[in-house]
Amino acid sequence: MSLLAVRDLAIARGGLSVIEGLDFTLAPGEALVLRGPNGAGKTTLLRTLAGLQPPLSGQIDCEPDQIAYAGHSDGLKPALTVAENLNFWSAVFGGSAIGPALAAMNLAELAPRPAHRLSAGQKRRLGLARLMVTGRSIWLLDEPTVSLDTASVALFAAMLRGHLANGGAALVATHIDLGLVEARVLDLSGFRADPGRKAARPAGFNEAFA
Ligand SMILES: Nc1ncnc2c1ncn2[C@@H]1O[C@H](COP(=O)(O)OP(=O)(O)OP(=O)(O)O)[C@@H](O)[C@H]1O
Repeated sequence: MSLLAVRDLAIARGGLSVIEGLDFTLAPGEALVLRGPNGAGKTTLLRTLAGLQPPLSGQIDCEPDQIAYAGHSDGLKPALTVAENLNFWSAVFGGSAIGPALAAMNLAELAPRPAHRLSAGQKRRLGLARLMVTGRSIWLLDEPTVSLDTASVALFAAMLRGHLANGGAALVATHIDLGLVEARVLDLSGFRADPGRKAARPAGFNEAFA
């Protein structure tokens, strides 16, 4: 049984086709590392799977409300403290305790500090800790280690391994090796759409979200 199944997916960005004919599945406990050169469509794929933009065509099958997306922006509330940020997201997503998330990304000492007074790496750690309080099984991660130092990369890799060990799954666009020996690699280079071709719009396609 897979948590996520993608069939014959075609996606576009800025009105141009980026990827076509993409098929893959993601099973519980599995990590899939997205590879491909700059502009290959890694972010576009993650945004599409997260529901932030519609696909041009194809099928995306997964249980409802199982996707948690961590994109380039940390999505923090700057005036709230570290603990308040996590409590906020916990309340939105169903009430998980924030202690394990604070511990996983070494944020306990920073719990009372407002998010706007964190360094870039600390903000990133908080943005990633947020994943744990969502309780969602499929993590979509776009360059999650940006701004992280070596120790924090190791913390994040451990958190991700814990998520996989609990039956979760992850699709990760990353240029660095997270040490996930069991991870499969999905190279998007092989699914590149004709770059000169304008995307054919499906019914109801809204350019503003592409
Ligand atoms: N906001 C945008 N408006 C229009 N086109 C965009 C926009 N963002 C990206 N694109 C284009 O969409 C295509 C796919 O970009 P995408 O960001 O998905 O690639 P990526 O594989 O994530 O790249 P990178 O490794 O540089 O992060 C590229 O050709 C890019 O130029």
